Amino acid sequence: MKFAIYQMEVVAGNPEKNREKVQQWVKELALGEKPDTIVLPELWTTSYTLEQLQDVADDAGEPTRSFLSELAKEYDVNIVGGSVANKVDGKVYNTSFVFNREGKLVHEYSKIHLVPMLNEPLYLSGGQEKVKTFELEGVKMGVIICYDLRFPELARQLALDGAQVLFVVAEWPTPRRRHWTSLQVARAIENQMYVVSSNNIGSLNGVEYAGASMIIDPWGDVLAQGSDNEEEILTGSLNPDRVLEVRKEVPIFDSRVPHLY
Ligand SMILES: NC(=O)CCC(=O)C(=O)O
Repeated sequence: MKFAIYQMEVVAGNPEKNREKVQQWVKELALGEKPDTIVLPELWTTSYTLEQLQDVADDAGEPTRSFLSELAKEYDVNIVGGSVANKVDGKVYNTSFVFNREGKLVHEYSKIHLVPMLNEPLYLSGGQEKVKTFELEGVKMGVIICYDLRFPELARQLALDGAQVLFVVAEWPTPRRRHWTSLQVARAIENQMYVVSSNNIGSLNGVEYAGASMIIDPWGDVLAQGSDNEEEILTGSLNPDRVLEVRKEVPIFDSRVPHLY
């Protein structure tokens, strides 16, 4: 499976412009790289325009769901749709949608852990659903959103449920860039899974975003890493046999003794 990650500079508070950017990007990819799966970052329609979210958020996933579904079908590509502000019954969630090449919604997840350092709890509601895996092209995967990366039990649960790939969609600030890169490598090593991430670049209200989107293999080797401040496309591919090889070589899932901790 070939991936393409959009390390994007989001136009703050302008969903229409950001949809245009994504549409243009996918069109160009279809002519060149022809990836199987594309990955977008966190809050890619609005960025952290928290005070405007009631106005610029989606309404029960629309129009993002229809937009991504059409894009997936038109360009024959799976889409891990980053996340968007999504208003449901008056509450705004930070929600990720995943579509397969047929344009079918295969997964929906709302960010569980809200970030105090970015005032998320004042404007957003945390997802209440238990995490689940999904499948694309026969491979089990999971998606988490940015701050969720700091909670190893979330990624571990997805690994225990069979995920071989963990997507991390993010808008992670530069002052904590080392945490961002180190924790991704840690999640890959401790769960022996691929970690594939998309982070924003650019800045808003004095907060700069760190880029450094990554593709990490189940041994913890970094296969690709984005720059800190350029819009760019990262590409790489996944070999599910590599997960099995690493899990055979260092069999942590057989060695766990969970009833003692
Ligand atoms: N958008 C986020 O969730 C940022 C997370 C963050 O800043 C951190 O964990 O540090």
